[in-house]
Amino acid sequence: MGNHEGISVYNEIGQLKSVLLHCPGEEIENIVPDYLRRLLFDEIAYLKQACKEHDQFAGILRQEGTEVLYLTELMAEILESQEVRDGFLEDFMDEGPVGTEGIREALREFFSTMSPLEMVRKCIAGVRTEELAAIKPKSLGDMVRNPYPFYLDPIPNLYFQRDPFASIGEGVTLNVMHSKTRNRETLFAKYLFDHHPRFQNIPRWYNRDKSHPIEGGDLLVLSEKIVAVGISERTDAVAIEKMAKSIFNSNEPFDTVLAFDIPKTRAYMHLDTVFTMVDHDKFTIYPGIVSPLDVYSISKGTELKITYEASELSSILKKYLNLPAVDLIPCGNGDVIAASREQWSDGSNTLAISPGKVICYDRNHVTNAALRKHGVEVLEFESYELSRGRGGPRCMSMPLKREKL
Ligand SMILES: NC(=O)NCCC[C@H](N)C(=O)O
Repeated sequence: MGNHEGISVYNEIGQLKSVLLHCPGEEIENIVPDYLRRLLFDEIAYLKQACKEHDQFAGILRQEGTEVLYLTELMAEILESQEVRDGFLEDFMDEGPVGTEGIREALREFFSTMSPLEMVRKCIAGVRTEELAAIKPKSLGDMVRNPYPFYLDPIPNLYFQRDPFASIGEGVTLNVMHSKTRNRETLFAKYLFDHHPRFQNIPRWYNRDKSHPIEGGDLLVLSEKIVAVGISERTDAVAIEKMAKSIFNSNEPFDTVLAFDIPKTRAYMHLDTVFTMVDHDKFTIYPGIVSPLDVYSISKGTELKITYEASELSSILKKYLNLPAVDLIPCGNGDVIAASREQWSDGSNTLAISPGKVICYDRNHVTNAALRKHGVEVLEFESYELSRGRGGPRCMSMPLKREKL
């Protein structure tokens, strides 16, 4: 396997060799106030500025020697095959869902003249009813008046590439998303791992045909043996156990899953919004989740051995990561108001480039200063618009390759 093919992620902080991103596109301009909540946005972002900020993010990654891949370009490569393209469109319309044959016919026609890249971008952007010429009605559904402005909804959360699938070891979880509005995102990941030459025979620790949700923001690969996962608003205990069994039944070295039972609220939607790893023995933490924090260890064995970890977080991390000490760096640097404000704009959601070197939003200046005070190098970029989607640098990136430690 070439040095850039496949998946290899055995930690959160090893030199980041290859990462998958999606730069926000026209889907952001298809967000309207009526559907803001359902589309999981707290405000409507300004696309031009959001793209500028995302390009800054990609620029820092490249500067640090990371190979930056874009989902749209990888998808366009596989849609060069007419068979794959046709299959993708049918699946995409099934899951839209697009219920009537008249509209499906019109959409096939609409996409048929596009290049693969244009088609991928348009699928993500959404298709407004006004964009399709007259529908040749084939059913009652084609005839009744429908005020809803889209035949295919926009998929505005796709720039949070952390969530639809997750790299663990040399495999991935192909996720089931908690919300309907994000579930089609995992169809792109399915096609990527079914058809792209870079990702042949990648083991799947979870599959999107399951029923219980698990999202990538809840998964942290703390070491070659330990995976941390949030029991959160987005990920449930049944999915965690299924994933653990898959990984433990493989040849991967992982032998423990640490499940953190975090508050089920939008602000803390994933574990990585309140807890990320920044160095061998350093973590950011949002103080609001620390006590009480229930943590369960799920250990490999003929039967899963599930234990309630009675001690507090730093002891649990020292125990499972074999560390003499750990440094939990508080979001907001001990200031309760700054912590709450900066957690809301993803102050805890750092992306490590290498041990002790992370990328953060510049707006979280109190937390960034705390990280620096604790010896962490912080690379910053602007976020006036990207953070309106409620995600940070770690949310917007899925590592494909990291150096082992
Ligand atoms: N890992 C993450 O925390 N991802 C952020 C996802 C934000 C998106 N608007 C959502 O609500 O799912």
